[in-house]
Amino acid sequence: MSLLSVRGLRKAYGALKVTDDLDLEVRAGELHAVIGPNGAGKSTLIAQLSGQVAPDAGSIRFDGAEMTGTAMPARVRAGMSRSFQITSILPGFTVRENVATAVQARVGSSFRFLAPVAHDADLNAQADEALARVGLSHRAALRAGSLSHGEKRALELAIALATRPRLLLLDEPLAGTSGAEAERLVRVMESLKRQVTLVLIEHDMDAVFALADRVSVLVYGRIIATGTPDQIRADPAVRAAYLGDA
Ligand SMILES: Nc1ncnc2c1ncn2[C@@H]1O[C@H](COP(=O)(O)OP(=O)(O)OP(=O)(O)O)[C@@H](O)[C@H]1O
Repeated sequence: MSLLSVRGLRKAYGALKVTDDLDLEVRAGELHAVIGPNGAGKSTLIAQLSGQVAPDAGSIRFDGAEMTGTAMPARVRAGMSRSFQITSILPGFTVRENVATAVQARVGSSFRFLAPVAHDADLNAQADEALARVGLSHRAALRAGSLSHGEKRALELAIALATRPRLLLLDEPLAGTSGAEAERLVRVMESLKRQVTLVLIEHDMDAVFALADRVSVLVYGRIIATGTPDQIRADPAVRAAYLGDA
């Protein structure tokens, strides 16, 4: 059963069809990677799924509910959350404050009924739970600016997890990392599998093929193939359009 169902999604910038009649089914519990060449429209897809960019046409259904016209906070409350880039981290605030502030900003009004003390306690509890899931508990009280690059990427994951999503949208979580840092983040994603449904955009093919249950290949705004990593590796159209060049 699909947790996320995308049908006929379209987005153009001028004459450029960045999302061109795109269909995508993400099953509950799977890690579904979306790969494709530079400029294929992967980030624009994530932006439409998360509610930052409005599609021109098509539908996005989450757990059976129509999300297409809803704004980002409503999607977060429904259980859809995306990771943001390091630029959204506040370097002068602690790691825990970064997570708590982001939860407050994203979930918004649903916390307003709580008394201030309960509010703070609940936000901090949510922040600490998320930091534990990405292995950053020991950094909670440090300023975010003092974290290594890989730790900042883990903090982005914690921020997205802190809203307790059922579907987590990850846009290049390994970007700028390598070696032990990248391996650590792959292990974090591995540990999230089955707990949360994941849509992963990632250029690191070793990580994608190690982590994904299924892979969709996006080329010129369209999904040209969806399958298991083995099916995708063996698909002649995929090899011709993309993997053969990689
Ligand atoms: N706001 C915008 N206005 C105009 N063109 C845009 C806009 N956003 C994206 N594009 C264009 O849409 C195309 C797809 O961009 P997108 O960032 O979604 O691709 P991508 O697959 O994520 O690429 P990469 O792998 O390089 O990150 C690119 O040609 C890009 O220049």
